[in-house]
Amino acid sequence: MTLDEIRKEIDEIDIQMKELFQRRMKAAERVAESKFRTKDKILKPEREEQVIRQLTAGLDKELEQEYISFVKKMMEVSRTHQYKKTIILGAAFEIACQKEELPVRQVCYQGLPGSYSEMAAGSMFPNCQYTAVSTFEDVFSQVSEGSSDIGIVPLENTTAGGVYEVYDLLLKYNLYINCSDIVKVEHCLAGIKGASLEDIKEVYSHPQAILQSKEFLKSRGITAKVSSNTAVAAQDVFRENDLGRGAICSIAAAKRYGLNILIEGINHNKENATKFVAVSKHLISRPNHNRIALVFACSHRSGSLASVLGIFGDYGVNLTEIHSRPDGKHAWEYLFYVDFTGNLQDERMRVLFYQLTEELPYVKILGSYESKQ
Ligand SMILES: C=C(O[C@@H]1C=C(C(=O)O)C=C[C@H]1O)C(=O)O
Repeated sequence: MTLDEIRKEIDEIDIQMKELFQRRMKAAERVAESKFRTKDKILKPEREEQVIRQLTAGLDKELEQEYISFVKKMMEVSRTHQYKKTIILGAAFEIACQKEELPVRQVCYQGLPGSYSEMAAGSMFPNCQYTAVSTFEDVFSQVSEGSSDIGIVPLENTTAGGVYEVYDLLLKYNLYINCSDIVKVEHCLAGIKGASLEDIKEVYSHPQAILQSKEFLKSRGITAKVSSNTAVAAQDVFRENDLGRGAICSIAAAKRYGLNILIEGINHNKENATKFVAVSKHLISRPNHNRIALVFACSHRSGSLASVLGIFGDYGVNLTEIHSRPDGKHAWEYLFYVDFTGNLQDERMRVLFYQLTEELPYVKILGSYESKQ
């Protein structure tokens, strides 16, 4: 047989399978109608196991794994179709979100004026009243108590990775991401007046800034001490007034706290940037939003994460980020944080969340925002 002849055979098989696929989907629709009437669940794991058992009986062993994957995917798509159908029939499933932006007056961030968080706050919410607090948790509690409308926190850096404390706080305080901004991060090394680069033996900075500058520090044999924030580090260096102490901070922070800039651009990754987000007590969806943030748990068995990610694929959304965190309750079990393309007002997203809510042990929308990337 020539390649063309084999392909002709494949085309004929595909046409037969297309017919059968349509028949199977129509049958699944009737199942969905029945389940809608009886308020039954769409997902029936025992039935799916039975289908797999029946179909693999007597199958060529060499094809078993591939065939099981094929059947599982077919049933996943069948469920997606059933969720869509039951939503059309009127299944009571809504995403509770507000459609209108709320007025923002008070904005809170961690650090001090001159910090990268302050820059993000000013760029996302200009002309507001800003409050600087000491810790990320203080930002969350201020917003949660209502003393600030919005809190600004970093979520991820292109060099140092995720700021995982913030992921945990989002859940602890039940706040939502409304807005995001990427701030280009360029660190300088700053010292007190009269200090030269050669004098600096020890630097203060935030752990992320230390990581981002670790190659520079190593090459000069400078040791690092952790501060809560880069601007706090600059202020401490000024107060301690020691020629051998420096701060890794922004140029703005160095100037603000009366330090001299000894060298600029000490971060080794020249694409160094941090994603900041604005959090509030409200899940808000606007027509310009093109990202949704979500956290979920999946069952602790092989293939379950791949199958959840497959569901996202079935709805045609692109995952733009995925992070995992220990769930804090069971050893070696995780929560998965994902960001993906989409708008909460899109009907398809309602079906997607309906399916995820029904099929996963835990799922929560963490935010909706516009990304310029
Ligand atoms: C079609 C059904 O709904 C779902 C999809 C299945 C399938 O496509 O075979 C099987 C079980 C359910 O998870 C059903 O309950 O029979």
